[in-house]
Amino acid sequence: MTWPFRVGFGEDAHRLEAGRRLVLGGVEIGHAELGAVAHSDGDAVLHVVADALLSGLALGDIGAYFPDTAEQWRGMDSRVIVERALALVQERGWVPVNVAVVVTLDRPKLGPLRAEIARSVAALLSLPEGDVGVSFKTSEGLAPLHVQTRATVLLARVDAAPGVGGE
Ligand SMILES: Nc1ccn([C@@H]2O[C@H](COP(=O)(O)O)[C@@H](O)[C@H]2O)c(=O)n1
Ligand SMILES: C[C@@]1(CO)OP(=O)(O)OP(=O)(O)OC[C@H]1O
Repeated sequence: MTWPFRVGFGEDAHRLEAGRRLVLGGVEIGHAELGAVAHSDGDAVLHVVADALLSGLALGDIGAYFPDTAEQWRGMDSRVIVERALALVQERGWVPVNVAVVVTLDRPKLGPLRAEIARSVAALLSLPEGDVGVSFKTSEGLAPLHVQTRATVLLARVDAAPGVGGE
């Protein structure tokens, strides 16, 4: 028997620099002094959510679908990356159940934006806000020019979901 659940995990990091945007989970962090150096919009939260979705079904990583050598993806909105990863998962008969994200960033404090970021990620995945956990950590000054993100996602086979033929 194949289990109707799979776990996915993603990890990402971007260097921080003045004069760049900082976007996390689809939310513009307007008061950030430093932003992400990236080929896309540098949204390190959405990158790990997409990688976690893909890794749960062993579908590779976002670089395989959106190479950072392709001019067409320069400055792209990372919501497109999550939409693609979600579609690949759904096409195979799976859905995300819940997501846990950790953001390691020294400044600025993101606590006041936790609910907005959770809502934004949840909306992209068609999940209730309460199914997206968002944690913030500092690097304790060890990596002030760096944003690091990690995410896990639980995937369930649609035919095992409550009310869709499962218990
Ligand atoms: N960018 C950040 C980083 C952390 N927080 C919050 O600060 C608290 C302490 O973080 P430590 O890394 O020192 O454990 C914790 O409650 C984080 O939620 C934040 O808001 N923004
Ligand atoms: C998103 C992509 C593509 O624009 O580029 P970046 O924004 O640099 O992000 P990264 O997480 O390094 O890798 C995935 C890339 O292919």
